[in-house]
Amino acid sequence: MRKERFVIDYQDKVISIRGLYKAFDDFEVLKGVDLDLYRGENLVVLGKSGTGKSVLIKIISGLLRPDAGSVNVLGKDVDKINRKELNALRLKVGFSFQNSALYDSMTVQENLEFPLKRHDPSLTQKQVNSFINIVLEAVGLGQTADQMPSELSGGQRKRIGIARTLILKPDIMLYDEPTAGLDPITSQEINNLINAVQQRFNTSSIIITHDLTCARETGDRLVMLLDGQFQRQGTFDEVFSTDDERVQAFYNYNFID
Ligand SMILES: Nc1ncnc2c1ncn2[C@@H]1O[C@H](COP(=O)(O)OP(=O)(O)OP(=O)(O)O)[C@@H](O)[C@H]1O
Repeated sequence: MRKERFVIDYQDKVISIRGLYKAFDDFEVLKGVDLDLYRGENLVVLGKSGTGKSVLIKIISGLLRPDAGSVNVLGKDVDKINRKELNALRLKVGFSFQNSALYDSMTVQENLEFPLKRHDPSLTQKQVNSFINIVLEAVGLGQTADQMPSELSGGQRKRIGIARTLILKPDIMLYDEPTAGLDPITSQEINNLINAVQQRFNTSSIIITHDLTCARETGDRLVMLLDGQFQRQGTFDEVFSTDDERVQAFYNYNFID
């Protein structure tokens, strides 16, 4: 089932990257990357292991510095702003980590309270509870506030991880391998959730994935990183309608229907 196309503002870029280079010692990972993310868009980034997808989103979120090129996020050049501005920007860019990164010793409620109270200590407990209810309900886990992460399934932990990212009301969501390690049915639920978040919270998202079903179902547009640059971009069908053996190998390996 492919997603309903969502209204995207192609006049409004929330991320604009030009000529991005990044090397580690003499190993060049990104070799002149150009990328735009439009407001309201779900953009899927594909690429083999080790091609630099995580490096790219770490640069976008200011965790790594580029060697060259410009990286503009919500109107700010991430490598030119000071630490205070970077911290403010990071609050608007929600990073949903691959392993969900929940605190095992805290309940779901405490896991969600923690970033919220740190961000805004002036919130009353009533306001905190209200935000938590909204995001838990949005990820379909309204009854889990008192549970420990260890009592939840892998798919539920992913959902709570997404709720914890959403609670700070980011403009941009970065999903790193959102369906990794999940069975096909749970993966499908996460794909649906990514689309529901896009619609309900009006977020713009970058979704890094090897899972072509996830790519097809969540992506309004896809880009594929090959040899340090985005060499394919378009809809799912456009990206894969090529004789390029590297692209075909990626497709065949996934065995999608
Ligand atoms: N801090 C670092 N120091 C040195 N090398 C690094 C660092 N971060 C990433 N690399 C290297 O950069 C390359 C790209 O890594 P990256 O994690 O972005 O790959 P990826 O495309 O996200 O792969 P995967 O799909 O396996 O997560 C790898 O060869 C990695 O070893």
